[in-house]
Amino acid sequence: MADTATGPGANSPTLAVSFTGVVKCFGTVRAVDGADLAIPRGETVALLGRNGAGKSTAIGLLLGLDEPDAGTVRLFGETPARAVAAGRVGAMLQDGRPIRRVTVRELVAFVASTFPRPLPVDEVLGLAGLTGLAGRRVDKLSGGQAQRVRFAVALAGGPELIVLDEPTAALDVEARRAFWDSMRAYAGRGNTVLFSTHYLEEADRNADRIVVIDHGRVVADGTGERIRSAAGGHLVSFDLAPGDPQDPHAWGQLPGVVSVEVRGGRALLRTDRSDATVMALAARGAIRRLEVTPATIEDAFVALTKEKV
Ligand SMILES: Nc1ncnc2c1ncn2[C@@H]1O[C@H](COP(=O)(O)OP(=O)(O)OP(=O)(O)O)[C@@H](O)[C@H]1O
Repeated sequence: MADTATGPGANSPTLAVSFTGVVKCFGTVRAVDGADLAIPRGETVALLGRNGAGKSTAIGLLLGLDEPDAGTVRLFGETPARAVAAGRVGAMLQDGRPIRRVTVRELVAFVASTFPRPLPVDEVLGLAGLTGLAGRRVDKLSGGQAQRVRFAVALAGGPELIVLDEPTAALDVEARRAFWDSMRAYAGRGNTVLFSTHYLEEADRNADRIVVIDHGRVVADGTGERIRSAAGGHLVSFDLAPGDPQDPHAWGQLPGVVSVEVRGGRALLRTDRSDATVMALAARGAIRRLEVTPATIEDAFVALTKEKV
């Protein structure tokens, strides 16, 4: 499904990010296991995966913090090290620690001064929603405010690509919303954003494209809508009658059905043709408390990353 991976070659400057056959092992663990990914400039892409799927490892490779054992990583057609040194890439990683005693403005100004083509400090503060907090000390901020400072630090060098590892972890609803507003303002200027998250609905709402990785491989790649329909666009559920088969395979044969679960006397069919599935159920009289609901991105994610038995 990696539909954009077949576009321009890895060295094309029109691609913000290109992973080709990338492998990274830690001992016997293949943290990234032959990943291919191509992100054109200007896209906002969410990287989803369970704990340990390989997201942070992939981000580390992308930023040049680590070298792949095999394959190629390119940013704007250059090595990560060159792209980072040129200030083309900003990153907000999981373990940023606040610096003591400096103000928000001083910190952003200092970071900006280390890059060849920084954004004006006031512009960075505005983009990150920090204008009103510019004079505050960074070690005296709330968690949500400190997260915005980390975002501002990532923006300070005027990057064309920003990489965010779980940017909204531990933020409350309001702070998450404010963060996404800032991120969209930055993306709206034609920049590229790659972020990892465990908040699937946020990914669906804020990304142009979702990449699901599992066991270090890309297992799905497309718009939220495409991912939902690939994993079964609707859920059809109904109560099983005493004579009905309890074996999920019996229901898996019905038209459109992608996967089946039977639990608590109820069958849940994931289907990509809900009308045909419902007609077939009706023909068998299996319509007790029948419900049809659109699959959520969470349903799709569980279906895509479920351990195969
Ligand atoms: N430095 C390391 N040494 C050994 N194993 C590692 C190292 N870094 C990652 N791993 C292993 O590689 C695999 C992928 O880890 P990674 O941190 O990339 O996953 P993740 O998708 O970011 O997970 P999470 O959502 O929990 O942050 C895991 O099995 C992890 O234990």
